[in-house]
This record gives sequence, C-alpha cells and structure tokens, in this order.
Amino acid sequence: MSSRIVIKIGSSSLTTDTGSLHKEAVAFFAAEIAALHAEGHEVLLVTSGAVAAGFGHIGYTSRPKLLHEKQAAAAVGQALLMQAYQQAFAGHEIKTAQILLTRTDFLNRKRMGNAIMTIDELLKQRVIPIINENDTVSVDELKFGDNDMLSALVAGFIKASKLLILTDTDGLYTADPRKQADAVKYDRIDEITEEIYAIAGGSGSAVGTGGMRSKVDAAKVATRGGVPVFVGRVLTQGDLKAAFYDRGKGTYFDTRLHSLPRKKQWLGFMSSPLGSVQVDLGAEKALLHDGHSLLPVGVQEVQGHFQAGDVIEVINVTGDVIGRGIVNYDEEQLRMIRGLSSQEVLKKLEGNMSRLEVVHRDEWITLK
Ligand SMILES: Nc1ncnc2c1ncn2[C@@H]1O[C@H](COP(=O)(O)OP(=O)(O)O)[C@@H](O)[C@H]1O
Ligand SMILES: N[C@@H](CCC(=O)OP(=O)(O)O)C(=O)O
Repeated sequence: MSSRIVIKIGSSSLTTDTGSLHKEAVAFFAAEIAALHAEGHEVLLVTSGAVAAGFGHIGYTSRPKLLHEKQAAAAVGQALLMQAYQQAFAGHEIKTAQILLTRTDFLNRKRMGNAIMTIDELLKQRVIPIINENDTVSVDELKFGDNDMLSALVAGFIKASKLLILTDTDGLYTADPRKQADAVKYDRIDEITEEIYAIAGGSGSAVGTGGMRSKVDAAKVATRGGVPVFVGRVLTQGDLKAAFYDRGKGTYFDTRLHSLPRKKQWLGFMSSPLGSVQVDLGAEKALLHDGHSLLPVGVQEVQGHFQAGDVIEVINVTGDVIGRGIVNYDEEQLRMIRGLSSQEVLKKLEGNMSRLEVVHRDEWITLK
C-alpha cells in the first residue's frame, strides 16, 4: 500500500561546518528518497540547510548569528540547495518543487488551504515538494527556527502516515552521546514524558540549531496529531527504506491516536492562549476520559485577560496543562460563575450568554 511520507533532513546532514553544501550528501539522500518514491509512496521533503549552505559562499567564516546575516545567507543558500536537489532528483527522473512557508502561514487557514491544495496537486503529479522555512521574511519571534516543528505541522496538516526526521545521530540517547560515551539509545518511545524532555539537550553540531529537544517537541506534536515519528540517521544505501519499514537506525515515537481535524491542530499547536482556568478533579475526568465539555461548576480559578471566543488553557489541580479550548465567556463573567451549577449560572447571568459550557467539546483539544 502506498503512504504519504514526510522526510525532514537537518543542516548537519547536508552541509559542511564551513558553510557550504555537501553535494554528495544531497545526491545520496535523493537516491534514498527515489527508492521510496519508486514504490509508489507520496514523498514530501522538509529540508534545512539554506543558512548553512550559503554563509561560506557569502564570505562569513562561521554560521551567522544576526538575523539579517542569517537571512542573507539563507537567500543565497536556498537557491544552491534547490539547484542541488533538482539536479540530484533529475538523475532519477523525478521532478521537484520548492515551497517556502512561514509560521504566520499556518495561522491563516486560507493560506494553509492554498498550500495544501498545491501540495496535493504536486503529489498527484508525482512531483516531490521540497519545503523550507521562508527565512528571508521570517522575523525572529515568529520563526520556526529549526525545521523540526515545521515538519511535524506539515505532516499533521497533510495527514502523513509517517514522519522521518533525519539527523547526524542515530536516535535519542539518555544523554548527548557527543558528550557522554556511555549514553544509551531509546529504540521506541510510547509516551513523551517529562523525563524524555529533560534528557533531550541542545544542539550538538556547529550548523544545526534545534538539537534533540526540538525533535522531541516535534515528535510530541506529530504523534498527538496521529503521525508516528522516526528520529535517526540514514547513512548507507537502504537506510531510508529501513527507517520507513520500522527497522531504522534511530528512535521510534509511537502513537495510537487518529489524525486530528485541522481546526484542532490549529487550536493545539498554533494558537496563542490569552488566559487559563484551573479545574477540579471531576472536570478533569469529564474532559480527559468521558468526552464531555467543561461546565462552570468545575472551574476553580480564572487567570489572564480574555473575551468570549479567545483561546484559553485548562490546568488541573496539580498545575499541569491538560488542554486548550475556545472559551464562551469573558474573564469577568467566568470569575462570577466559577463553581456554580448550570441552574445557578442561568439565574445569575439571566440567560445572558451564548452557550452554557465554558469550553465546548468540539472546541477542545487534550494536550496531556
Ligand atoms: N539526548 C540526546 N540524544 C541524542 N543526541 C543529542 C542528545 N542531546 C543533544 N543531542 C545532539 O543533538 C544533535 C542533533 O541536533 P542538530 O544539530 O540540531 O541536528 P539537525 O541539524 O539534524 O537538526 C546531535 O548531534 C547530538 O549531539
Ligand atoms: N530554515 C533554516 C533551518 C535552520 C536549521 O539549522 O535547522 P535544523 O538543521 O533543522 O536544526 C535553514 O534552511 O537554514
């Protein structure tokens, strides 16, 4: 059966430390991807490497730190990167297309709808879409920065059956293996716990940015959206197929969840909550286990400044975020009615509200 596969390749796998493209590496990855493509799968490539491929060409001696220098390097490097991919894939008679996205594109449903339509058509025509962040127009506060999260969001939006995040290390270890020789590798991770986050340190290479931490963040989002993830290394011929067929050199993040509607993906991973409510144990159970909406009776505390229609976080009694939803009351109303039964709420507000639920089930995403 053919699948939709998103493959993300990091800067560290594609470029040299001195700021140029590793052409043999690009050719190798293209050959690996071509082998999967030949099996009939729909393949999308999310690639980093624009800054790392361009900074040497421009004359910088190391990866630039200032935004305008990074943007200049990316503008040079992106063209070099695409040229190398195009050439390498042409050798396998595969056509490629460039798609540059920003975080704000994901916030705008119309723009994302357009991007998805384009991607669908390219895949139908057997073209490989090659995606990167549009570094030239992305400002620092709104940047993905590394492409791990970008690949997770793309995988969720296009309902991929697998996300393969390729890097220079063969998976997630109990500590950075560059620094601790006795670190042990995780083969499979069923649940991304605090312990997993704690061990995933910063970037280890001179050209990459995210390190393992950003890969774990990306795996969390992808698996929550129903997409299983592989994080690891593809070094010799056949490694990519092995990674796809669950025999790869890396760590697998499993999921039993189904793919999420795009509206819920937006709510969970792209929206900015303007406040939070703390709920009691009964409300937590109703939301997490019984598939119910949040009612005023379960709300204990209200924080932040929000209006009806804004996104808020829901926190349990121990202070953990359990999910997000669209709130049906403004902060003042909610402070007045917290802890009240539905009948008491109706009386107090004299029916002056659009909905009784604080957060309706359809506008809720569990994040625990
Ligand atoms: N717990 C860990 N397990 C594995 N690698 C880790 C860990 N903590 C940090 N790292 C580092 O993360 C690096 C990969 O991240 P990064 O350099 O951002 O790669 P990429 O450019 O492929 O995104 C590895 O080279 C490794 O040194
Ligand atoms: N969009 C940037 C990605 C930067 C980056 O280093 O990402 P990564 O190698 O995935 O940690 C680029 O192409 O240079």
